[in-house]
Amino acid sequence: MPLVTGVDSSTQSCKVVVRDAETGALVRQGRAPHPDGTEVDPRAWWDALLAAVDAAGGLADVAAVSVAGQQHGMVCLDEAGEVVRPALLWNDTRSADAARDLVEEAGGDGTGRRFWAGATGSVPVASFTATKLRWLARHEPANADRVAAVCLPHDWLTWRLAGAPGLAALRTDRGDASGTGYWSPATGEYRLDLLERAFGRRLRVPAMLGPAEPAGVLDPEVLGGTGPTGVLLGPGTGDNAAAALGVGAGPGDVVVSIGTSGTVFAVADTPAADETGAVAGFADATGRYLPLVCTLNAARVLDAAASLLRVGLDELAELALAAPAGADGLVMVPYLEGERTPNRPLATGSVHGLTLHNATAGHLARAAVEGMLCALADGLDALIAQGARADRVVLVGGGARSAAVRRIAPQVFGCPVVVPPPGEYVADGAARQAAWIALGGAAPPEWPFAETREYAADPVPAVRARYAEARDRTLDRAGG
Ligand SMILES: Nc1ncnc2c1ncn2[C@@H]1O[C@H](COP(=O)(O)OP(=O)(O)O)[C@@H](O)[C@H]1O
Ligand SMILES: O=C(CO)[C@@H](O)[C@H](O)COP(=O)(O)O
Repeated sequence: MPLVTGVDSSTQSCKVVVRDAETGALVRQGRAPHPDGTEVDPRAWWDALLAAVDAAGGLADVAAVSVAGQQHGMVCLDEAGEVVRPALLWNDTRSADAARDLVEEAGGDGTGRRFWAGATGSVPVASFTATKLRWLARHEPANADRVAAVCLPHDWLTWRLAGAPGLAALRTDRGDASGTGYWSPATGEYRLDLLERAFGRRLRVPAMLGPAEPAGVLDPEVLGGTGPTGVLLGPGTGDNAAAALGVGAGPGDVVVSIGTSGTVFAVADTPAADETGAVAGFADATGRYLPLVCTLNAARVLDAAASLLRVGLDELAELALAAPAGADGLVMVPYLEGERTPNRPLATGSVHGLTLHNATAGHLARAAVEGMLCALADGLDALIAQGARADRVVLVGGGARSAAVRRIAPQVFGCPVVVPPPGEYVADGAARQAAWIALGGAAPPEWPFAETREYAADPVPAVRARYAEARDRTLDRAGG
């Protein structure tokens, strides 16, 4: 049985799974942490990838490897292929002004938003690579002058696995390219005119691969000179497109991922172009589309609430579940890292409706879970407004391990929520892509998907109504 490897190089860590290409059975896995922060030297991702591969028993016996990665991050390379400066990540908001300018330069009164949604499927916000290029050109001209090529985290890691064989060998895929701001899912073409508009000149970008087109072969030297030969490299993709492959999202499924980011997405047959900017009109990893809403504040809201209350995550969940729905009027608006949807990069979090009665740890824990979920429920509404069907929500990501999130989610989302067993669904999706590469065929292999557990509850609309009252009443970052 051929084995395949899937990698998830995500914000907080690198996760590696090795699966049987034909049956999808998990054979072994490993992980390694990433550094904190919203700007990271890509070489730290490479070191983590090597450590996670090692922890997963190496690549000596695998037929193919695919890398999925956090989207949007700006990896700039010079003519020699060296990294010019640390990558700015998807959750780095310093390019908010650049995003605003790029939209305004394309026209006022909504013209600019319409232009970008029509040209690239999305209205750029600070997360998008194009805005980071504009920031670099404005704020670090010496670094900008050195840049010869720009690529995304998963493009760079795949290229390193191939032995970094020159800039001409950089490859990407539709799923991740659709988050750059200079590639159109609707036409399948780069918009290098928009890259030039952002950066001031054109740069080399990775060549586009089809969903099952290999990016090359693993260079045996990169694993210490004793690596295997003939291991195929998949095109890889963005982490959300990989998660869609990993959970086998079908018609009527909306996937909600609660990781560092909160994402709400569905696989679609036609491209989206939401000029409000709430829904990003991404592509998926199979040749279709992936309309997606992303928030900057998800699992870390729970981390922060747990740390504030000096409890662990399991105790936080117990506290939240013991408190009443709606937390007796206590609302947390969770914009701890600023926010992307809605586009409020300078916003901060806030707590509203505090009384002597609800000033308890349990109420605050409940408000944190509900606030984080309400922001995602707003995203679900936006996705439905773009034509998605939500028969059920498939909940994944580290935050889905919280019993409180699983039980409160159906009350807030107003539809059944199914939760697959805890797992690494992004890495699994990458492994499924690698299996497609290894086995060939018109579609990824049909792996049996894990039994899901369903959580149903009566919707509690009052929770969302109260959140909607509080949502826009926040302070901006001090000094921002
Ligand atoms: N039992 C739990 N309850 C709540 N959050 C959890 C739990 N287990 C893990 N997490 C959170 O999940 C997050 C990591 O999720 P993950 O999907 O791996 O993120 P990313 O892919 O963005 O790196 C961390 O912030 C972690 O605290
Ligand atoms: O920016 C987006 C999607 O547009 C994020 O979803 C990133 O892709 C990071 O994902 P995680 O590391 O949180 O999984």
